[in-house]
Amino acid sequence: MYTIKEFFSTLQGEGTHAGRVAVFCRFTGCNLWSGREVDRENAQCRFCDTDFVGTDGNLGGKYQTAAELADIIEKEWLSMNPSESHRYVVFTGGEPLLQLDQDLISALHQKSFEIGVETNGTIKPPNGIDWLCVSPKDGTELLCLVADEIKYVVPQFHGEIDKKAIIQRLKRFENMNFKNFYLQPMDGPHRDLHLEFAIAICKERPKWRLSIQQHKYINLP
Ligand SMILES: C[S@@+](CC[C@H](N)C(=O)[O-])C[C@H]1O[C@@H](n2cnc3c(N)ncnc32)[C@H](O)[C@@H]1O
Ligand SMILES: Nc1nc2[nH]cc(C(=O)O)c2c(=O)[nH]1
Ligand code: SF4
Ligand SMILES: [Mg+2]
Repeated sequence: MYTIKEFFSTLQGEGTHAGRVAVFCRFTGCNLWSGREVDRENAQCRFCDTDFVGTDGNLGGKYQTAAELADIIEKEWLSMNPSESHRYVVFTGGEPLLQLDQDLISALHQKSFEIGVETNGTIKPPNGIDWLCVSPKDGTELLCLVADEIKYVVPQFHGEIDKKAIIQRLKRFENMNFKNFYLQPMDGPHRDLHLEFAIAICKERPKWRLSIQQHKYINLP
């Protein structure tokens, strides 16, 4: 069974595929935060910008089979664009690797979808993902050591202005097997400050490129 918060179609706003049309499937639940505000300050991940609790979003619910989910994703794609090609689905959450399995990957591949995944990197991914984005969270154990992109959020709490310490942390990732390296400014009340901070680090460590969450600037979901 799969528990889904919502489906929506939009442009991917982050990372290498920013600007690309995609159907997003957001799974309910995460292993690093309950999603409840009262638990945020003691969670392993405290800066989350997403509501992934429950099943109350567009077409959210509990689904028994991968085929049902694949049908919804295909319908969502066709409602936006009847074209047969360049089909793209992004599984996110919450933490998608708590639920994404081989059945669901096969069902989407059978419908000619490329499959993107956004993960916090603490769970080993199944085979067959076409684009894996790992976004490590400080203080957690990283188990996804190979990925198409790493997207590290900076800073991970407001007021963490020790650039040297952050760069030290980045150096560890630089030696890992990622194809693309991104810094994403932490959104929240101090987003613009964090944007400047991320740009400053990119200037010092040119291996890293800036990923702004462009959907938020153009009012897309
Ligand atoms: C909501 S998470 C869901 C997928 C997965 N749990 C993860 O953390 O990668 C999707 C992406 O948004 C990023 N993100 C979450 N909160 C953010 C914030 N306040 N500012 C910038 N990026 C954020 C995450 O780091 C991740 O790359
Ligand atoms: N447009 C858009 N792009 C995104 N890329 C990653 C997202 C996420 O929440 O995982 C996201 C999202 O929520 N919206
Ligand atoms: S790991 Fe991802 S979904 Fe979970 S709380 Fe952090 S950003 Fe949100
Ligand atoms: Mg988002």
